[in-house]
Amino acid sequence: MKTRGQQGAGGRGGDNRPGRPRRPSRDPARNAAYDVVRAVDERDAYANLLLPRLLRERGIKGRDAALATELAYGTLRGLGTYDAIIEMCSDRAPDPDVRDALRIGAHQLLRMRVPPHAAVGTTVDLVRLRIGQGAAKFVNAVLRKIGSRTLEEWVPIVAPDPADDPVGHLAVAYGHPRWIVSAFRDALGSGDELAGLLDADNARPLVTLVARPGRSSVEELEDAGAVPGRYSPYAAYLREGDPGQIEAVAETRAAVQDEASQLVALALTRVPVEGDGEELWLDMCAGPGGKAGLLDAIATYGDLAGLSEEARRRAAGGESDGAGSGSAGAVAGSGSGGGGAGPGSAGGGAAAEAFPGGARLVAADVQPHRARLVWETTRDASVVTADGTEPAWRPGVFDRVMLDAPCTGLGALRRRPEARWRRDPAGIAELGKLQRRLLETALDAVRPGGVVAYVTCSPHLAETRVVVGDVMARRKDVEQLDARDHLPGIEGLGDGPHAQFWPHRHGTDAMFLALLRKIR
Ligand SMILES: C[S@@+](CC[C@H](N)C(=O)[O-])C[C@H]1O[C@@H](n2cnc3c(N)ncnc32)[C@H](O)[C@@H]1O
Repeated sequence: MKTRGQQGAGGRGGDNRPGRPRRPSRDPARNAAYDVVRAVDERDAYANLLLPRLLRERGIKGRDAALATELAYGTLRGLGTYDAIIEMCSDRAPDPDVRDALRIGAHQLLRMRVPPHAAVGTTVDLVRLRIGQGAAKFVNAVLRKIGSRTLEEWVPIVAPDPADDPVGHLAVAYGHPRWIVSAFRDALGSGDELAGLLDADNARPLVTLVARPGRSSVEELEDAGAVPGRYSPYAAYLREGDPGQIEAVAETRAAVQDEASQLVALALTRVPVEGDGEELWLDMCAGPGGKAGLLDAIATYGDLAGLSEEARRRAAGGESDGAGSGSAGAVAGSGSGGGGAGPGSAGGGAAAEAFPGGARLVAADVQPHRARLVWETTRDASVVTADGTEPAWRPGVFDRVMLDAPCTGLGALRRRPEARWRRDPAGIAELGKLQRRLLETALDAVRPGGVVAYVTCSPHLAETRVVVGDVMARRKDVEQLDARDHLPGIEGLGDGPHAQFWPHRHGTDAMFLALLRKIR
């Protein structure tokens, strides 16, 4: 097997001869970040899975862990911008391992407050250690050129003129593939907010937790250092620390869940459906179980934050048929205040539509390992491995159906730093066919008077409005509700009847919701 030194990429005068032990690293954060960026580039690794593992294995903590995270994730987000600048400053195309080091150096020079001599010096040291002396000289020269200008000065040099090509300009300036910038512009309806959206995509998202009602409470999460969320009565933001260390999270009574993801699930439970008695709900694409975890808790204990004091007391006193109404009593009140959700909270005050508990959730996923994750995170749901396009259930039996459809995930680019460079627009047509089929079977699964939530974590029109419009055009048994009516107090969701969340407006993922009622 060839060593790196023999391969040429790092062998330009390198000293990594076979058999010679590698010198110990003195910069664990930068080495970890480099390993992540390399692994993503070389073997399509997932940064958000690999980095935490490396930090754990290498005992990297505190400020070093924060630095490694910023270096790895920030570099991966900004690849498009950095590559354009690196190309401008290099007299030859760098080998991939050298290019990855240059990208990390460029990120420190252009987007972090690392002093230029430290950004260049530490990157050159890393290259000398990991690749070789020749590569280190090359990197030194290129980074010095990059550091001679600020990002604001580089953008007009490397990006197309905004007057001729506004989308191309923003793509380079904000490090997004052009097709994604176009898709966002189409979904926003104009280019006015585009820069703000792309900028929000480049920022590290807050860790948002959900206190699953009846199982945990926002107060419990506050005691663990979180602060109440802005919109969801069950949300709390964790500004620092490892969510996995919070007892309620470790016990799956609470979980990490984006606030919009909570709100679309909550909205489905708040649409009035006709008829009394025990309800049966379906989460058709449930894995890994974020929405199923919340739906399961609400189905069992009720939407405690939205219920009046009296209704909560009734649920706690066992008047509801809910499987968990007795246990709800143990925590009723704790989940009750809606966690002090701020003004505009979708759960603020008692909602006439708030679900009182006593339903049962069936949660399905086509992939067995993802169905298993759902089983691990829910308590009372029936979990099945099933293909939603070939239903394992009888038609017309469910009162509420959540279809959180497989999609491109363009609405969650903040969370998966490299994802934007991996997505392929060619896949959208295939996904669209699956989304339409799943929406058809979701509508078949719901009973007349019942409701389906069609949700995507993507604002791409071909996955959102176009899918809903096509399916609606084929069916006479469905009416579309105004989803915004079930998200009270939240501005900026669009002109309806769909609701579209946005990172730059709401601080959430760009989640899409359509609510469809079966009318006969
Ligand atoms: C967007 S994810 C769902 C996320 C989940 N609702 C949550 O909140 O954690 C889409 C899921 O659909 C599943 N899926 C894809 N095709 C499916 C099908 N034909 N039937 C059922 N599930 C499917 C995928 O395995 C994936 O877990």
